[in-house]
Amino acid sequence: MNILDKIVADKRIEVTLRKQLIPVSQLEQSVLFERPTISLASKLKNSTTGIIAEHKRRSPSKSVINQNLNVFDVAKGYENAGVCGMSVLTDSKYFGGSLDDLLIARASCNLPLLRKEFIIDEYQILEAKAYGADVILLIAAILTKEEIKQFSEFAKSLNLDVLLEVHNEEELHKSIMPSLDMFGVNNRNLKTFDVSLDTSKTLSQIMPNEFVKVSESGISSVDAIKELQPFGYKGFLIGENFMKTDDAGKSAAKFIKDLKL
Ligand SMILES: O=C(O)c1ccccc1NCC(=O)[C@H](O)[C@H](O)COP(=O)(O)O
Repeated sequence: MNILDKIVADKRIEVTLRKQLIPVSQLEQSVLFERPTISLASKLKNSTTGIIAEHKRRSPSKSVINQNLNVFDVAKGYENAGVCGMSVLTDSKYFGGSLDDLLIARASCNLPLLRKEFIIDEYQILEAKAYGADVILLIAAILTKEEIKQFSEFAKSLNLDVLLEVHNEEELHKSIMPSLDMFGVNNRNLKTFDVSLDTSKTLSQIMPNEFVKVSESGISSVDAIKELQPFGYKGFLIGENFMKTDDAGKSAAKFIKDLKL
């Protein structure tokens, strides 16, 4: 079984339990449910830097990245650094995150927030909205075309932006539909964990221009961004490079300053 299959198998059990603990009616009563959302896609379109900075404690590829930072400071730091949006990993077992992280990030900044999760059920989209997200991630590798359509249309009905993630051409072809805002190309091969910016470069050629293009994973230098921009990328999702430092916000601020030079 590969890592994505394992994560999804665990996620199905987790979501079944969560649904029993917190019914949909309770999620819909969250004060955040009525909050006007902020569009990450619009911010990226109008930005020259396009950084989406992630809160990531650990991962299957690196195990521990940093357990010492607190999400409140990280969110404030990213906002002060001038990032376009923040990604918050909410999976607990593999990434050490939680929905409380999302809630704390929401309370501490006004950035568009991406719920970074393995979404396999509409219930998780309602959770995203109830805990203050503006954007959801859908991963083509774990969803059918029908599920991508159903979940993206449901997210749009809640005024959430949709970032659809692909790893290869086949996933890209099956996913093209009007209910998406952004296409993300993940540079990390989830079987070997190798990262290569060539994945973003190759897939950019066949990606329709009406979607905002985001390059994800393995970005650790300003040069990498300068290399990807000519391929039409407007967004760059960066986790480990900031989170491995003592001050993720400060690290993001220096990165953005260098990028603007
Ligand atoms: O990061 C992993 O090891 C990983 C493994 C399996 C599924 C997903 C994984 N990462 C999720 C992400 O998309 C990244 O956290 C995100 O793109 C940031 O990547 P990085 O800048 O390399 O931390």
